[in-house]
Amino acid sequence: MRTGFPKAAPGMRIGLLGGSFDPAHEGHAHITRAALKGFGLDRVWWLVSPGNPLKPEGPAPMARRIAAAERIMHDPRVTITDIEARLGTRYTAATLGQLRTLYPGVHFVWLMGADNLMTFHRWDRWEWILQNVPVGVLARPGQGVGARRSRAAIAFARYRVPATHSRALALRDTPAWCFLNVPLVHISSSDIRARGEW
Ligand SMILES: Nc1ncnc2c1ncn2[C@@H]1O[C@H](COP(=O)(O)OP(=O)(O)OP(=O)(O)O)[C@@H](O)[C@H]1O
Ligand SMILES: O=C(O)c1ccc[n+]([C@@H]2O[C@H](COP(=O)([O-])O)[C@@H](O)[C@H]2O)c1
Repeated sequence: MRTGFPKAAPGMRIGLLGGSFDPAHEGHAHITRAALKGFGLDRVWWLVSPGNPLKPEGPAPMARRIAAAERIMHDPRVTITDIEARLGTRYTAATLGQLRTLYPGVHFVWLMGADNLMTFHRWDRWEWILQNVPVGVLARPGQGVGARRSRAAIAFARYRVPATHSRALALRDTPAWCFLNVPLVHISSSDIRARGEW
């Protein structure tokens, strides 16, 4: 699935799921399927991060994380890529800026679990992200209320797209973000690591 810089035609709607994927698990696969359907996406790219700038410890080697992700996610609409390492970016705003230049006419949507909405205001240029790229948030166990009350959710409350209009999120003028209430999957990479299964 990993093919250097993934191909994309103008007009495509592509969801970007950034993550450490240390390791990838069924929760990632589940929200990816939900996002494809719920946000009306043609593709999802898993951006396997060189390292979350807010996490003090680096993840497992990229090749190992990519191989594990490929074992979990088998869908021709999903591409697993180390594009951030290739671009030399690790901040999401920088990645999105470069992707918009590299793929003119592609409608990107930034995807994330609700836990990341809670801490989103600590991300580099987080307001720029919301002002320039539609954001799709997927429910995550234990994060629903907190995410809706988060600083980013409150600051951009009037740009929230109702779930009834989620399927056109990629085509909306920005700012636009949408919270999708998907069935909850109780799994995390930290749990897998804590059990010594990675
Ligand atoms: N079970 C899940 N339900 C909803 N979203 C999830 C789930 N697992 C991961 N995500 C989302 O997928 C993206 C990538 O997650 P990540 O690779 O950090 O996995 P993680 O399980 O959250 O890892 P860790 O436990 O190490 O923090 C994030 O936006 C995260 O919110
Ligand atoms: O850009 C930032 O400041 C920033 C801060 C924290 C996390 N991120 C991104 O959020 C995504 C999820 O990170 P993680 O480690 O929770 O899987 C991943 O793509 C990170 O690069 C980005």
